Amino acid sequence: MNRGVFITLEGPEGAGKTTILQLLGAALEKEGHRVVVTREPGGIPIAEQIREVILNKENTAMDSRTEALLYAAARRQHLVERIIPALEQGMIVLCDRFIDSSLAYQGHARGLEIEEIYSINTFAIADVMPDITLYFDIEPEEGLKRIQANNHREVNRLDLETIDFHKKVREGYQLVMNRWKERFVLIDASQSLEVVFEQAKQSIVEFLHKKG
Ligand SMILES: Nc1ncnc2c1ncn2[C@@H]1O[C@H](COP(=O)(O)OP(=O)(O)OP(=O)(O)O)[C@@H](O)[C@H]1O
Ligand SMILES: Cc1cn([C@H]2C[C@H](O)[C@@H](COP(=O)(O)O)O2)c(=O)[nH]c1=O
Repeated sequence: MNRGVFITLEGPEGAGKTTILQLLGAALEKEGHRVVVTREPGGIPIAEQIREVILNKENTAMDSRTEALLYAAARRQHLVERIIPALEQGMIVLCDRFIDSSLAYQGHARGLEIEEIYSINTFAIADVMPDITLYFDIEPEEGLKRIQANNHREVNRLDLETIDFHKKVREGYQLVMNRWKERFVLIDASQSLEVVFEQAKQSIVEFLHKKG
């Protein structure tokens, strides 16, 4: 059986990744694809427990390297339990955030260096990298405004970082996109939900078509 397709969605807070992910999952299933929709950190019980520790607002003492290692540990377990088995069954995996979040947030915004974070993550993921990554670009102020307007979303420890931190996250994503150009698709997430969804879907359709 052919290996499946690993698709990740990335971007700053409030860019619309989670909303688009659900729409893409439903649209691809409707077209007959077998799809797994999942997220990081989390997606399976052990990784969801690690998520609780990382994002808990009370954990203000968390050291940046501890944070980076916890994200990598959650990623390892999620990959082994959920992503790799689905890919081996030929499924499409749609994942809300993956290694690029660690590179942008911990590598650049926390100042731990993108190459260092890539190195600890290669231990976690071995050679399993996304086939295609949709990057939803938005001004941090705009994304944070969207989150604040969403009463159903709980504010987490990372949301409470300064606006300068969130600006560095966006800058980090730009560096990461330049480094791994071949797998990135840039989408302007400030457009309407309908337009953003159509562009995201079209990118995946084109990718699947090219892959054959
Ligand atoms: N294109 C859009 N235009 C206006 N509002 C949007 C758009 N996309 C998403 N939203 C709204 O913005 C809020 C944040 O969206 P969503 O949770 O999907 O973002 P996210 O990128 O997953 O955020 P985070 O990574 O911080 O969890 C939601 O209330 C959602 O309905
Ligand atoms: C995978 C990953 C995530 N983060 C940050 C990004 C967000 O602030 C939170 C996750 O919350 P979301 O509502 O699910 O987007 O965690 C990170 O800093 N590093 C990572 O590797």
